[in-house]
Amino acid sequence: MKILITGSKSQIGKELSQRALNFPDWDWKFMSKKELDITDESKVKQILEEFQPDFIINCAAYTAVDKAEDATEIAYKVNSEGPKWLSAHLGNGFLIHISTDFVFDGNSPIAYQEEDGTSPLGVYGHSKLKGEKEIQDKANRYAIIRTSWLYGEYGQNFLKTMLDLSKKTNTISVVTDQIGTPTFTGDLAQCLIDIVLKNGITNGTYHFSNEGVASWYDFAQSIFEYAGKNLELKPIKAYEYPTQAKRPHFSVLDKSKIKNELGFKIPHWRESLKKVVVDIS
Ligand SMILES: NC(=O)C1=CN([C@@H]2O[C@H](COP(=O)(O)OP(=O)(O)OC[C@H]3O[C@@H](n4cnc5c(N)ncnc54)[C@H](OP(=O)(O)O)[C@@H]3O)[C@@H](O)[C@H]2O)C=CC1
Ligand SMILES: Cc1cn([C@H]2C[C@H](O)[C@@H](COP(=O)(O)OP(=O)(O)O[C@H]3O[C@@H](C)C(=O)[C@@H](O)[C@H]3O)O2)c(=O)[nH]c1=O
Repeated sequence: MKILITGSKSQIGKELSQRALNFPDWDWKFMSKKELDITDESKVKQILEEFQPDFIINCAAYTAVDKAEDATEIAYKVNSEGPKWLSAHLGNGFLIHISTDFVFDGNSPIAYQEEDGTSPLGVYGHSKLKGEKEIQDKANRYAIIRTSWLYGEYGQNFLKTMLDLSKKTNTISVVTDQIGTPTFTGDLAQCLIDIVLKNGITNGTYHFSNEGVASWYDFAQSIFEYAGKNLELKPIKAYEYPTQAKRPHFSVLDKSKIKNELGFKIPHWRESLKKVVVDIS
């Protein structure tokens, strides 16, 4: 089995590189942005012709939600054009692509299903949605895995930001009116590997996050509880924490489709968070 990981220095790429150790018989190729810029069509074509992967797990993305509002060109290049080149040159290999809850506007009263209408609020979400469409148009075999609020041991994420802030201040304000589900990169990595183990799944879009529902405030509160940090956590509304990009007020994902396809149980977000916080503290 030949597996190419693009954007290998991402949170999820690093998590996959740990899990790759459990599959020493597979031929893993981890490529960072320096080694493979997915916006460079001729390089993508060359690497795919040489390596002939059975699977690509595309972890490369422009993920700076606020900066994307100004850096429109690069956000679209990485999040839309990159997936287009991977799809166009993969032949009969299987593309596993990661997308986001930010393709939704947050107006749904219930958890989002895969076929629900999309309406991103910002450039990041728009560019990721365009990437999904490129894949649907051009890839022969693919799964688009939409996930949300990724955190883990590697890279930068909300967990790390909260722990860093707690070293500098005794009072932290966090929004209560954005509701979603934190997702541990280790659980997502396991889901991606399960897809490879099944030799691919039915072409389409799937939702994956941990189980449960949280606001960013709930997420922060649990982080500090599990880390044994005693500080003042102030609940605020999103308008009191102005950001360049608008974020959905609600982006809980319904995971029935992937659970049926893969037949697995997904841990509750608190269960995974507790383990991660204990591991990194
Ligand atoms: N983070 C989150 O909360 C969520 C993320 N997702 C999606 O999950 C995926 C992985 O996210 P995450 O692990 O957080 O990613 P990170 O932000 O941790 O990493 C993204 C990686 O992509 C690399 N990259 C940027 N541009 C290119 C390029 N042109 N060619 C190749 N590599 C490039 C970056 O390199 P460099 O750092 O050198 O620029 C970086 O290593 C993305 O598709 C993201 O949209 C979905 C939902 C939530
Ligand atoms: C740091 C901080 C953030 N917040 C708020 C701002 C925002 O509404 C929310 C999350 O902030 P962040 O900037 O850490 O996370 P953000 O970049 O919005 O996270 C998103 O990233 C992209 C890539 C995705 O795909 C999404 O699923 C989601 O994970 O928390 C506070 O209320 N207080 C704080 O001290």
